[in-house]
Amino acid sequence: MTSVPLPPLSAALAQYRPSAAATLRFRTPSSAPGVSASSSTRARRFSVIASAREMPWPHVLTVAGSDSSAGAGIQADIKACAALGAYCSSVITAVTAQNTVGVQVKTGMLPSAGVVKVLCESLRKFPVKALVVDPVMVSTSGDTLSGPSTLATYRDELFSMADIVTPNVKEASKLLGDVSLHTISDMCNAAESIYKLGPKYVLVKGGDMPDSSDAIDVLFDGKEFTELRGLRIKTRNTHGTGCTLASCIAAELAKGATMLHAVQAAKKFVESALYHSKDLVIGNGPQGPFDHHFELKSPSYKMGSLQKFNPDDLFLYAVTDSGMNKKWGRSIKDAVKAAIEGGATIVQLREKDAETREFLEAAKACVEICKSSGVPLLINDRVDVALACDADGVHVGQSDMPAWEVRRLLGPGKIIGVSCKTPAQAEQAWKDGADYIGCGGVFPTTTKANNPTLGFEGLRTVCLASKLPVVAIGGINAGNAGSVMELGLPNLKGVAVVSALFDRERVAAETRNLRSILMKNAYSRS
Ligand SMILES: Cc1ncc(COP(=O)(O)OP(=O)(O)O)c(N)n1
Ligand SMILES: Cc1nc(C(=O)O)sc1CCOP(=O)(O)O
Ligand SMILES: [Mg+2]
Repeated sequence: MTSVPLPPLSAALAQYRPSAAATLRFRTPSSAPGVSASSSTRARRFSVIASAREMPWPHVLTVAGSDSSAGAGIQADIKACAALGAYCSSVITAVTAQNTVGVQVKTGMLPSAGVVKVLCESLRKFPVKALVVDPVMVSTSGDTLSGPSTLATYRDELFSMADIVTPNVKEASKLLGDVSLHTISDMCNAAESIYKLGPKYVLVKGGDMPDSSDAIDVLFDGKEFTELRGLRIKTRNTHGTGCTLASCIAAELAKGATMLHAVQAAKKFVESALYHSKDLVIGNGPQGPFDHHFELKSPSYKMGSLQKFNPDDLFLYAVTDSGMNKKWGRSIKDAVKAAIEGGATIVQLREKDAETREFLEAAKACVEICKSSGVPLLINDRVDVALACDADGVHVGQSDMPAWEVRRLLGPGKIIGVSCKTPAQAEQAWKDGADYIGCGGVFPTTTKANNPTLGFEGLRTVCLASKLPVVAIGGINAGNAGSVMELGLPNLKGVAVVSALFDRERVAAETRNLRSILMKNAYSRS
């Protein structure tokens, strides 16, 4: 057991308003089943529950011991409060060493060189599958958290054991003797210098870099630099972003992700959490915490799905064409209604000739229809129209607005599709934060002028290289859709079709027929 001084309770209570009622609740400790508790858990543990009636967010202060296995103690208190929708801050009265089996390690603030040394010794004795070192030396608020001897021990002993080290620019600067870091190129140089201290990967986080509309981080693996762009969310609630990012990386590695994927997923989580917490009011200071459990409040979670985008929705993708619908004397709205009636699983409005006002009106009507049917609606090319009608997302091609810019404008909750014809484009789409790839033309088409035909081989190459789900497009109809899906590519989720649905008299019947062909194929493969 390591004992730590009890921080003054008054400091923790300072964020409560004088009118807040505080209750002291004394409890004796209990051991979680299957956890062998050290003698320290026999220490008395007590919680202070302060219900702050005038604060906009329910807030509990727990005063208790830490349980390293996180089943009980302060960790359980925090999880319980979060599950019930209350914010929980903490005062740690005792640190216990408790144990379950299985080790993924993420380090946070290590307050002295001695602690870092003890950690290194333990890691040498008990090697872990993945070690994420967040060198917590300078907080997001700018406060220095560890002195020169700790810094030296980090550099000389801990870094060489790490799979990844995740300094922010201030920490990277400190680690390298206060070098100044102002540009992406400075961040790359810093990542390279820290890499020489021994970790397998270095992530220099640029969230604190001024004058940038994006939050750009640099990941270095010893050979290649990868720039990871994220949205810069305007909010005061950035307290804990570094710890959360590192924990998310550790969690993703524990789930078996590659490092690049783990970092990408972690960035996405933090970005989404900040976005959903941007107006949260907790405490009166300049920097507030954010809500890690934002997904619990989203309508899609309440409907039983945590995902804003389900790749299976790409199964039968109906893409409209105003010329074709005019030719057959129907409105965009009627065309969309019929496609949904026939079983389309996602719809894109691709109205190349429509005037903006007319397009927006039609798009608003289609949003209503799609919402009531639970079918996502995307807008082709026009981010402005998608924003104005609150569509579910946008599809862009290689000569449209770049996907990362679309993501910046739409936020993390919307669906973004990108047309890709090569593995390099597919890789870029993933880095830019797209949700799916449209790949074609699989067959020749007259719907899109001068569209190169990739054939099955081109489609296969893109699918194999893509980390994202793919929908095939170009010349697909009831006669050949089966052969596309028979390629059996795991991330090929469906087909996108224009003329085979909309250059026909009976849209619902054509959609139904295509759907039954796709279903037969799906059943025969399962
Ligand atoms: C699902 C899907 N895939 C590809 C495209 C083509 O997009 P783009 O290359 O931008 O060409 P236009 O459709 O804008 O002519 C798409 N629209 N949908
Ligand atoms: C819009 C579009 N994009 C393509 C691509 O290859 O990216 S092919 C295409 C047109 C698809 O229309 P149809 O189903 O009528 O062939
Ligand atoms: Mg386009």
